Amino acid sequence: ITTRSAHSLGYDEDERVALYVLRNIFNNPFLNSNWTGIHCYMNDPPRWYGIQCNNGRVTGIALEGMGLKGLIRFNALLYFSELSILSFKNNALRGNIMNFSGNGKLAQIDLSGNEFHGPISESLLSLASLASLWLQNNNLTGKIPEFNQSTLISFNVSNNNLSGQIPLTQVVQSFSLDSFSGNPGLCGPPTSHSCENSSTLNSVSDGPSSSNSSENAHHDTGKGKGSSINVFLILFLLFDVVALLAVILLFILYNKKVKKLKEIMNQENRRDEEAEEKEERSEAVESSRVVERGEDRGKLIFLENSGGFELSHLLKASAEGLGKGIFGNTYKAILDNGQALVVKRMKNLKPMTSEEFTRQLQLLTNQKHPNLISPLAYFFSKQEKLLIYQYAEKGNLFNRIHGGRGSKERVPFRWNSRLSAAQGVARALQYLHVNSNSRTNIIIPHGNLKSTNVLLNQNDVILVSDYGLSSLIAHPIAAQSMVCFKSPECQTTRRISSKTDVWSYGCLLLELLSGRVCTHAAPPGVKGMDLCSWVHRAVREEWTAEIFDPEISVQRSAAHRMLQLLQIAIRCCEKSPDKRPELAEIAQEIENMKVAVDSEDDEDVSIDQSLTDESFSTTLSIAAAADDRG
Ligand SMILES: Nc1ncnc2c1ncn2[C@@H]1O[C@H](COP(=O)(O)OP(=O)(O)OP(=O)(O)O)[C@@H](O)[C@H]1O
Repeated sequence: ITTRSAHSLGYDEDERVALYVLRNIFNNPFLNSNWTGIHCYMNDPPRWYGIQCNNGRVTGIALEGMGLKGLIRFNALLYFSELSILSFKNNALRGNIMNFSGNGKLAQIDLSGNEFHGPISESLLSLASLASLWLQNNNLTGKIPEFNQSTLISFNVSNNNLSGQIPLTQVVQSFSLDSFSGNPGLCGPPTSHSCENSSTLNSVSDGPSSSNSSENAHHDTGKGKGSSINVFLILFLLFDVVALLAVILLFILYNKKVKKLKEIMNQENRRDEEAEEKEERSEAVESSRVVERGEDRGKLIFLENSGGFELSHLLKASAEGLGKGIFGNTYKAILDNGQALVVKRMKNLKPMTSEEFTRQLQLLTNQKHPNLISPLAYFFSKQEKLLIYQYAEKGNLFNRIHGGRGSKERVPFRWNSRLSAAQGVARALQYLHVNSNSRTNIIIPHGNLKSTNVLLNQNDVILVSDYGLSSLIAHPIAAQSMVCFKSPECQTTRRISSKTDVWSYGCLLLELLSGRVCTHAAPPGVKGMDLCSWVHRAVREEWTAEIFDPEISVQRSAAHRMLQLLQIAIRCCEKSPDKRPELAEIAQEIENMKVAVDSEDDEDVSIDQSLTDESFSTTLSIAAAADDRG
């Protein structure tokens, strides 16, 4: 097939040949049988395992833990100019780190847990979008290149044989010691080893003292020589002043340039977002036309008693965008009969057959609990994968906590309602962890618990959504976007469990108690904070009264319960998963609190009697002492 005819078919022949070269190197039976035919057509989902595509171009190669062996050639990836995700994590691949100069869009590289050797390729410095670079557990040698891309937020070169000074660039220095550990030859900050070859530095710092000693010597030899030293000193000072002025000037120029660059980047980002939105919209229209014309032979499969709608109704429904999540865009569709549904267009999926997809969804829809919202139906075809849910009329918990603050429209979200939300979520998670599969013993962690995935229906019933979807999503995307992968244990082991959900639940409780946005769960464009670290600091530094959202801290009678819930949240946030409580235990504690709270006056609001640091510390220490005794 020529490059031109491949183009007319909607894929890139050079990329396909480059993938075949990789396949021959790996010589892996599964890939040998799976990587055949065309890897991806224009607008179609990828057909080869581990390959992600967009518009017929390869955008991701993720082959993790497959026992792949072989010598990767230096220029193996040069043809993939659209590549943004590369992961060969945990295989046994050899060779030098590749030349990435042809992969300008690469954002995530994970080559950890292989046998790569030689230096870290300087071509990585040219990757302007590089966000994560994981090279740990290889045999790399030489110096760490001077990374200074501001995009780089995750970096690990631990357990190699790297040596020399760790670059002093702001970006490299922003990573903790863990990112460099296990390289005995590395020196300089953040390690505690000073660099051997600091002799130049010493000689520079020796300068003034040696000039001092010569100055002393000159003092002894008479006045003439003393005045030449004065001239020398004046020249020296003048030189310093000029140098300082030059530095200030450069700094001003640099700042101006950075500001301009930022403006250009913002404009570019806005343009990209608009283009992406436009593309999504036209794609959605085109794909619904294809489905309508019957060219795409998928069908709507009902998992629940749907309320009697058909695919044709859905295609005719008016749609309104609700937002964009990990899987892609989510729409609210209103059928002709007025029924409101939510349609999720699933992208970024793992390559899987219709049967695998169905199996996974069946597993999820078998979970029946009043606080869980499971899909009503799904649509699976070559071109389109949709999940259809009932619409939760009162939106999500994120908007209930943070929406409309400071405006007249804001309806205060009081303590009793917040505790009900905490209770609903705890019940749903407990069900997933304990009851869901008592027959098969399979635990389904939620994996992506955050306030936008907690919904409220017309009657304010809590509905936890998007659970268990980590099994459907391509791993690199999951690792980048799902809440569970932000937990402390996932930073090191990248393994999730029910205790990872407990950590996410702790973050959610802190969001409920503080009214602050949690960074791990913030929707795009919203800034948040690491609430677990923040709350520990608050307790340590005794400005604890500030933890509580003023909307609830004025509720005098609830103070004690708020502290109880805060304690639960702090236990859930423990760094070590083993120290976190089980969800069943948490759910029971919250059940007990709720029984007590329901008998209290919810609207007992009194500013004078609000929580103070003093009352907080006293109650907290009493509660801690009670815990210790228990
Ligand atoms: N069944 C539903 N009823 C009402 N709103 C919903 C429903 N499902 C999702 N939403 C809302 O639609 C928006 C987009 O949802 P989506 O699940 O695509 O992304 P997300 O929840 O923000 O992120 P993620 O994909 O990580 O879960 C969110 O604000 C979410 O709360």
